[in-house]
Amino acid sequence: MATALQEIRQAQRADGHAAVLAIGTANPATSMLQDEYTDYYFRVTKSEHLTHLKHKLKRILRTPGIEKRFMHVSEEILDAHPDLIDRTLPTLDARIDMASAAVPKLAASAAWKAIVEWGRPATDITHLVFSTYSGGRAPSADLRLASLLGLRPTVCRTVLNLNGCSGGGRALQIAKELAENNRGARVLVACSELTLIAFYGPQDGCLDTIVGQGLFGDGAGAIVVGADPVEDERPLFEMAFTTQTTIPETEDAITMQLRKGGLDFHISSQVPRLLAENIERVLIDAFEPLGVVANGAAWNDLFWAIHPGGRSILDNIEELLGLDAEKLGASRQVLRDFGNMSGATVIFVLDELRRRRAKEGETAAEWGVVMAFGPGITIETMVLHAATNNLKEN
Ligand SMILES: CC(C)(COP(=O)(O)OP(=O)(O)OC[C@H]1O[C@@H](n2cnc3c(N)ncnc32)[C@H](O)[C@@H]1OP(=O)(O)O)[C@@H](O)C(=O)NCCC(=O)NCCSC(=O)CC(=O)O
Repeated sequence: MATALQEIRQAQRADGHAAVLAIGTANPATSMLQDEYTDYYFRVTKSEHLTHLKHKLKRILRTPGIEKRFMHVSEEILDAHPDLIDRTLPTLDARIDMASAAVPKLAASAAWKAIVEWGRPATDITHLVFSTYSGGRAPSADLRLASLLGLRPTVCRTVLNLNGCSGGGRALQIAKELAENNRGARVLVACSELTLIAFYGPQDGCLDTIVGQGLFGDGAGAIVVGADPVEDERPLFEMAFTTQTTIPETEDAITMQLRKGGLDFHISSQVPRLLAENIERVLIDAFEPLGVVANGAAWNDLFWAIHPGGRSILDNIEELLGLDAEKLGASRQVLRDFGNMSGATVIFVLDELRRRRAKEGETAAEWGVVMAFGPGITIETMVLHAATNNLKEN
């Protein structure tokens, strides 16, 4: 009897590690250059009189790091919903109504790209892991996404809500577990983040709004994950090991809360320092059990997909670990071209990374790491092994 159970268990599980099989990304149609954003933001929110806040946003935007961001909230939307500008007005219903339509639509654009690259029918997807901070309704945007993609009615859905910028990292970790524990499973990870849930005009005493206006953009990313690739599937990165670490006593450092006026968030100015103080320990804990990287001397031997939460986060990590300038190149490029798109950002970084690796060819690093940071402060870490396949141009 015990043997039979053991055999069933073995037959149910995959033989190999889960792998990233395809990646897709998408953004809203409207983009904004950082140089032009301050004037635009203060004009459309009718806040020109708040000159000290305008100067503050200008100072933040002057920092090299982000050049362009994509946004769902347009002048037309603000003309139709002027209440969105005032955080004290009860606009949550209107925001959730808009997000319920737009979040799955953007996710579907990214997911279609991933599915087309994967090369199999959408109905072969067995599991969906969906992450967003821009929702507030059940059934959630994942069900709408499943319907837009024509996924099978037996697809197993999991929703991560308000995981913030670590949502993409967590979703990938869940996908790995699902793929390795269910033989033949093909997991679609989708993260779709729209700032419309938290878009406000500037207000005295709300510096978070100004910092957020300087950093955050809209985007969606999707990844197909599966183990034991079959013919025509082309693994990009094998998922070797994962950890989640919460930095003690940092519950108040990054927070989000739905209120009648939308999503209120707080980002402590201590976040870059707190991450820098903890990151090396987390990396050692992730790599040492594998025997891949014995000590910090080898950090430059890895490829890196770090969530670019802000330029100073990347600068601190680069300096602390003594990384060569190009090591965080994919993270910096995504930050430059799209800003911080919360949970979706690491998917954009992986997409950029695979393009860069294709150019590097045989010299590209074999082992690498994905790190995403969110409320907690939570650090999601995944050790990756490059499939030889990802050295080919797509
Ligand atoms: C915002 C920055 C790009 C600005 O960089 P600068 O080089 O211009 O210089 P700086 O750091 O001195 O900041 C410029 C001005 O902004 C202020 N400032 C900076 N960070 C702030 C914060 N979190 N809250 C309030 N004010 C802040 C500074 O005090 C300063 O004010 P003054 O000019 O008056 O002196 C950088 O500080 C940065 O990258 N910070 C990290 C952002 C971050 O934590 N991202 C994680 C987001 S959360 C995330 O990714 C996960 C999630 O959401 O779940």
